[in-house]
Amino acid sequence: MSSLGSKLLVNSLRKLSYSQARHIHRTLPMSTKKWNIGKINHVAMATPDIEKATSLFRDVLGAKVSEKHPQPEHGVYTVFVELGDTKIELLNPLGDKSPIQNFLDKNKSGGMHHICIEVDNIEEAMKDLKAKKIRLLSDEAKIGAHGKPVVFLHPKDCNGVLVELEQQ
Ligand SMILES: C[C@@H](C(=O)O)C(=O)SCCNC(=O)CCNC(=O)[C@H](O)C(C)(C)COP(=O)(O)OP(=O)(O)OC[C@H]1O[C@@H](n2cnc3c(N)ncnc32)[C@H](O)[C@@H]1OP(=O)(O)O
Ligand SMILES: [Co+2]
Repeated sequence: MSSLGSKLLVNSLRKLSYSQARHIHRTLPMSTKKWNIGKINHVAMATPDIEKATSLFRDVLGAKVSEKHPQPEHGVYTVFVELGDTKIELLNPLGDKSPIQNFLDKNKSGGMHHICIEVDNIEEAMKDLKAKKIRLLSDEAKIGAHGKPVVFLHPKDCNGVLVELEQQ
């Protein structure tokens, strides 16, 4: 900011001393940050045969896997593969309006479908990203596979990768 701009801002904080106003001006961007991005929670793979995909991770690669769970709110079945402090989510369509059906029609053997990143305040993240013209794929967060709110970001706004945010 130019020195004139700084002076105008500082003048607008009339009730404060000059040095107090300058301090607030400098620290403002830090104190207004309302959400933070965290670690990768899971990487998801869409698969046409979830039993076969589960068997690969459990029987061939020796990983611990969950049961298959229906997620009717999301139009998918999920199996989670436990990998230390992260996970792979295996997805298979549930119902005739599954959001992964087009993807599987285009990728017959399945493929990497999305990454899920943890955030500490999903409501603030959604407001902020909307204002920054990142398309959210639902107006409100839904409860995800871990019982926590999740929202998806359009792959065309995220370097071609579908991104899920999960509240921690
Ligand atoms: C249980 C929960 C949890 O973990 O808690 C979950 O994960 S549920 C996981 C399942 N739920 C979701 O995925 C919900 C969010 N997803 C959606 O709303 C949808 O899948 C969309 C991402 C909007 C895609 O929808 P749809 O395939 O019908 O549209 P479309 O074929 O017109 O695709 C639009 C463009 O995006 C591309 N596209 C589609 N899916 C993509 C993906 N997974 N990764 C990267 N690009 C993708 C298409 O190739 C196309 O690009 P071109 O135009 O260049 O060809
Ligand atoms: Co997911």
